[in-house]
Amino acid sequence: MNTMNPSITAEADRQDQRAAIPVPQDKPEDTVLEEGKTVGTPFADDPKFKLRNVSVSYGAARAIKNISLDIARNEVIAFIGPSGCGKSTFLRCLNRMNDSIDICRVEGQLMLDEEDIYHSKRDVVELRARVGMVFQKPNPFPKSIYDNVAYGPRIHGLANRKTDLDDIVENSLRKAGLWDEAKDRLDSIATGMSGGQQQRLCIARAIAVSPEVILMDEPCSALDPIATARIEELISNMAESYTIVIVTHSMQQAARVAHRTAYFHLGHLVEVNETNKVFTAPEHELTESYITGRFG
Ligand SMILES: Nc1ncnc2c1ncn2[C@@H]1O[C@H](COP(=O)(O)OP(=O)(O)OP(=O)(O)O)[C@@H](O)[C@H]1O
Repeated sequence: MNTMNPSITAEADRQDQRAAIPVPQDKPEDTVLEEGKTVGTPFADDPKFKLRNVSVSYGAARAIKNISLDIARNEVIAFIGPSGCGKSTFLRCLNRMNDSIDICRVEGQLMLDEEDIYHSKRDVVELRARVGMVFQKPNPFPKSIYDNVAYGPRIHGLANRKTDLDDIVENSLRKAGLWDEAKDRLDSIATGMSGGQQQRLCIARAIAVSPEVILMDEPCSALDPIATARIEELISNMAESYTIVIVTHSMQQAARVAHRTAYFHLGHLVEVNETNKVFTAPEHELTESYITGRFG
């Protein structure tokens, strides 16, 4: 006869059952992340961007949680991480593309060449000429190839004579690796080009106003592998003249083009390191889980 107190045996049973349920290991949501704590090398000497304690909210929801990061001059830095971790939100802070979203609130210090990006007197049009952007989907204007590239220089008054404008258009198309394909059809409608050509045209359009920085939000996600390879080659060449920040879902792409890679997770900046280190010897367990495909 079992003389043990029934409530004790019931509790023991419950404990046995709990012991039998496998406890998930490496479940990323269970990892406690400390706000503002980033491992690796998030800071640089003489940075182009100095970003400190940046938080971004959409209404009550915080999308970026107290991130501090430097972006060095003429570096290519890749932002990677699972969908919804805040990569695009953080990228868009760098030229105030979030301004048009009413519920979006940006806090912290964001400096470009030691000037406050969010200063109330900041000229946002001038900021976006200095910090250009290339989007996921090529978005040329429904105008000629020439007028797409000439658009920015015209509104910023960068060319007084037609020959000056012609030079800017040619140089920008050359830098974007599109001159040979476009030179005999400059008056043709830009939307008639292939997707890869359209994206290089968007890069030429950004280059035409002499930016210092180019932000790229998944610039190859709508392109085939050959068009992607051309954009990646372009990014590597452009790093001599520009600072480039690229959001990408492709770890191979980050590995191919970026000097440093920043890993985002649930609005936190978990790790920033030399790209090679991120992909071969990540410091943080979450980075390792992501790059080994355990989630994402
Ligand atoms: N305009 C918006 N209004 C409200 N919430 C938004 C808005 N844009 C983004 N968010 C939210 O902010 C969080 C971060 O989104 P964000 O697009 O920056 O992430 P992401 O890492 O770039 O994602 P993905 O890789 O899927 O593009 C998500 O929870 C998203 O739903």
